[in-house]
Amino acid sequence: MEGVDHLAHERNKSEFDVDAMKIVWAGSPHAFVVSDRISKLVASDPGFRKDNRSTLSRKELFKNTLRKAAYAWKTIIDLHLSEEEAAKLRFYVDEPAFTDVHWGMFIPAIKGQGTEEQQQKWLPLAYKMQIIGCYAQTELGHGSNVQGLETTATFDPQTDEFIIHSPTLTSSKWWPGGLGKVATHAIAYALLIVGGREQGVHGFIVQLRSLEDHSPLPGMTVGDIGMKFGNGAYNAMDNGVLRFDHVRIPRNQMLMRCAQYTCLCMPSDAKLILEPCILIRVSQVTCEGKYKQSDVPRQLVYGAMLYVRQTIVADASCALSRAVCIATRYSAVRRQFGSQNGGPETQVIDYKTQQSRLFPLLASAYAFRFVGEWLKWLYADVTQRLQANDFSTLPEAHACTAGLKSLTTTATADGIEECRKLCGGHGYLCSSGLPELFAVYVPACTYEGENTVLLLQVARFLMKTVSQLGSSKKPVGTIAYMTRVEHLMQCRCGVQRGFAELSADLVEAAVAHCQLLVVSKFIEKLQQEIPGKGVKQQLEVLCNIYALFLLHKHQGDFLSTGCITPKHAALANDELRSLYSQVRPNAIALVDAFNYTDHYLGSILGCYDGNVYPKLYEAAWKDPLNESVVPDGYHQYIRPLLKQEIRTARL
Ligand SMILES: CCCCCCCCCCCCCCCCCCCC(=O)SCCNC(=O)CCNC(=O)[C@H](O)C(C)(C)COP(=O)(O)OP(=O)(O)OC[C@H]1O[C@@H](n2cnc3c(N)ncnc32)[C@H](O)[C@@H]1OP(=O)(O)O
Ligand SMILES: Cc1cc2nc3c(=O)[nH]c(=O)nc-3n(C[C@H](O)[C@H](O)[C@H](O)COP(=O)(O)OP(=O)(O)OC[C@H]3O[C@@H](n4cnc5c(N)ncnc54)[C@H](O)[C@@H]3O)c2cc1C
Repeated sequence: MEGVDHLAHERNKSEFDVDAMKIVWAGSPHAFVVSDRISKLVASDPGFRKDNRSTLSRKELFKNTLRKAAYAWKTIIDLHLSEEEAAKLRFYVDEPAFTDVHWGMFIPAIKGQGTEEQQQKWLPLAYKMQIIGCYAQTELGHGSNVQGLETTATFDPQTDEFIIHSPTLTSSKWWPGGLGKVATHAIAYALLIVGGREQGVHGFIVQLRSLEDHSPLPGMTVGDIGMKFGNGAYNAMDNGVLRFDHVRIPRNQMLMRCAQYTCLCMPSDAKLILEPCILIRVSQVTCEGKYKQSDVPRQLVYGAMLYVRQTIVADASCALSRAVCIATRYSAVRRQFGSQNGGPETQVIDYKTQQSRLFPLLASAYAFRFVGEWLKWLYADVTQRLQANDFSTLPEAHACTAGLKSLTTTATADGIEECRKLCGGHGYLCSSGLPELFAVYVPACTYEGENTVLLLQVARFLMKTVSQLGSSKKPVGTIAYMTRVEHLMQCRCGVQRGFAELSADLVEAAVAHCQLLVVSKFIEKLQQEIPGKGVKQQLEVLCNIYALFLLHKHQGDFLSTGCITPKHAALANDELRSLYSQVRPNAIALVDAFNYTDHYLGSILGCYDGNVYPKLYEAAWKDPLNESVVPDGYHQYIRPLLKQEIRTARL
């Protein structure tokens, strides 16, 4: 029944002001208005259609993505969209593309690491997309270990050039998005060699392809690395391989600014602010072949990663909320068992088991939203401090971005898969939207820092802090709590022993620290004024679910360390069940508050009106396999089988 809202009875049950919650979710009234307008603009434009994506071959998918990227760019220009609106457009178009890395990594790297002259030369070209950039750091042999990169950049004082070279097979650049077929330029990371001495890994702007006919420039062997997991939309991305054969670039194409902190922040009113970069100190190679070392921490060279990790945390709540929206709506539509006197069967959302799997994910989506907001603030704060040559909070900012990137992406990837299972068999259909969402999302656990490797960074930071407890250096900010933990105060002498040996346990400690951050930022959010009838109460319920679910899941740790008693554990579990009952009437409204269009959700199971079955039925007939009643191959393979002619058939 077209036009009927099958979830209306659910919406009528809700006990809070959904429109006010939409504003909390968006971050501000302004952010909501922009997001709402752009999402509808994309949804209503057939140029951004995506429902046919799963049936396209890789080549068709790739070309279709090129078309969409060009069309999106035309839309941005024709409608004079602001940067904030353009970023929203990209979000709602919902197609991984070379443009993500161009805007998300290539431009920030030049803004952060480039000198004034380099920025003046390259940024206008990049902003107008007259050049298209990628971020070529990872190699076939090394990704996590950035210091282990093998590509070399050897300075030649005779010609005032660098010679970029891939000395081994394993030094081939491998993975950069956009590199395979599209990018004209790369920020390539290479080991700098000046006067025969190695000077660490630096970034270089390298032109890859002709701006006339797109052919690779001399000395470049470049191509795509092949199909990726899931046969889905991420295959629209041309992750590439690149080998340099003594490629020469001018000296002024080494990124010579040591720090790469770009103040690109989205404050709570979600106005995208692109501030000028912060000039910290330049590390240079002079024309005489002298390397001038910067006197600021060398870690600043990792600044672009700090920035992108923070954006990935903000993005996790989007992906998780999308999956949760689909699973929640479908759980309210789906009925199994429990019919009384011929009445309707039970909605699966009413089963306590379904609630205990679904509602913690709903709570996580909100929790990640708020911790993402806070992380943006933290990033802006560390950026300001660096501007004033205050490096004191850099280790904390690194630990927070690395740890929260790891925690939120792992939980989101696992959560999307759980949502697929919560939708039973139909969740496995591409038309549920969940398989593709998972396939596109799951590499976030690996790129921009493999999640375990990042947790080891957090563990290292925590151990350093513990070893300093009791000294005059008091932990502040997110680690201030450590002085209140008696056990830590006592064990501080022993922490330097066997980091590698204890690393598996230390990674668990790092996760616990990050969970504490998520919970405490949710609580801080609730201490703010939150307008709208019943909105704050709903968020309190979700916050309690998030915290108590963690306590329940890890009750073994809490019990074995004496933090809680078995009675506490039982009480927490009782309370959790009661909280699920409180969420139940509000569940549909809580996912409506994400304000996702059916176009963005891309899911028959999650459609707003809940009219699932006719849509599933209709979609099945659109599958290319149903174009003919008798399939291709019948005469060749099926008929001979049926007629027992298989031994004589030409297979
Ligand atoms: C018109 C407008 C349109 C707008 C459209 C907008 C679209 C935008 C879309 C945006 C989307 C963004 C796109 C995302 C797509 C992502 C694609 C993926 C890209 C990539 O994957 S790029 C490659 C990323 N690679 C990595 O992350 C590598 C991971 N490895 C490392 O980070 C380091 O090597 C590692 C593991 C930290 C080890 O470093 P290393 O120095 O070798 O070893 P140490 O452990 O000794 O560390 C030394 C010291 O440094 C500290 N440290 C390390 N990292 C940092 C850091 N980042 N910041 C600060 N400090 C750091 C570390 O703690 C140590 O400190 P000590 O004090 O203990 O010495
Ligand atoms: C879809 C996608 C897009 C990407 N885009 C880009 C891009 O645009 N540009 C770019 O430069 N790169 C890109 N990458 C590469 C990405 O950044 C790397 O794959 C990532 O940093 C992980 O590095 P790795 O592959 O070397 O993993 P590895 O480090 O080899 O990890 C393998 C295993 O070893 C473990 N391990 C590694 N080191 C340690 C350690 N010290 N202690 C304990 N365990 C360890 C890890 O936990 C993991 O389980 C992309 C990758 C993907 C999947």
